[in-house]
Amino acid sequence: MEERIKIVGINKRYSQRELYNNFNIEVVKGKVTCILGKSGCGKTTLLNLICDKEEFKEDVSYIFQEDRLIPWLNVYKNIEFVIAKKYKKQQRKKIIEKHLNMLNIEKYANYYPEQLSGGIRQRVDIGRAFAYPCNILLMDEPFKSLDIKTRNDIITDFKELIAKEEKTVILVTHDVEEAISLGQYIYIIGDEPVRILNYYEVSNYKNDIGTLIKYISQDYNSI
Ligand SMILES: Nc1ncnc2c1ncn2[C@@H]1O[C@H](COP(=O)(O)OP(=O)(O)OP(=O)(O)O)[C@@H](O)[C@H]1O
Repeated sequence: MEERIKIVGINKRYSQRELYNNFNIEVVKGKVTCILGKSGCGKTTLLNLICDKEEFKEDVSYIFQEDRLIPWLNVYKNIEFVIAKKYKKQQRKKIIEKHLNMLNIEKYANYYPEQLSGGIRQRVDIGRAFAYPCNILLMDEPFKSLDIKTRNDIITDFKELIAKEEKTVILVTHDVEEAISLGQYIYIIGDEPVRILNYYEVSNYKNDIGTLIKYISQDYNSI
């Protein structure tokens, strides 16, 4: 049975603008929900507001558009840094090695961020977010800055990782293709104050992804 997490009562004003007024959204536990909206509609703001909610605060990890690796720490230590208080040294080693392995970056363990390509850095960032013990992962257009090939490779590995670890992922993007290739559930948001314009369960279109792409593109272009 699928279990849902309800996120309720999201409010935000920027002076005269009322961006969110009692906005509610549900996500499915252990699955990837994509929230698709045009640039500037309030996606980053939404993730920040979710992050601030009392019930999620301790249980959330975040992946941003650009990686937030610490330049003076190598890859191994970048991951270790976020889990230092959570696990003892031996346990940390196991967790770090497991995640480096899962993302195929074990050979970069001793490299510093500036020695790595954007794609590898983003993999480290994903590994670090997964290594942190939490159930909810918030992602803000994490693959935006990557070229198509790197992006597709990372998306494939990312999907495997999600299937294994069963984290609840909320990913915001303005990219229709990204939403469809990653999301199991897709919301389209827009307007001001922001509201949900449409909702799709990708599994209902298993044999006809073409139709799903058509519907979502139509919705998106009509915002
Ligand atoms: N601190 C702020 N003060 C005033 N307005 C703000 C502030 N932060 C964001 N905004 C405005 O609120 C709106 C939503 O911003 P937000 O960054 O959440 O959008 P977004 O959908 O994530 O955009 P993008 O896809 O470009 O990252 C934008 O129009 C932005 O200009």
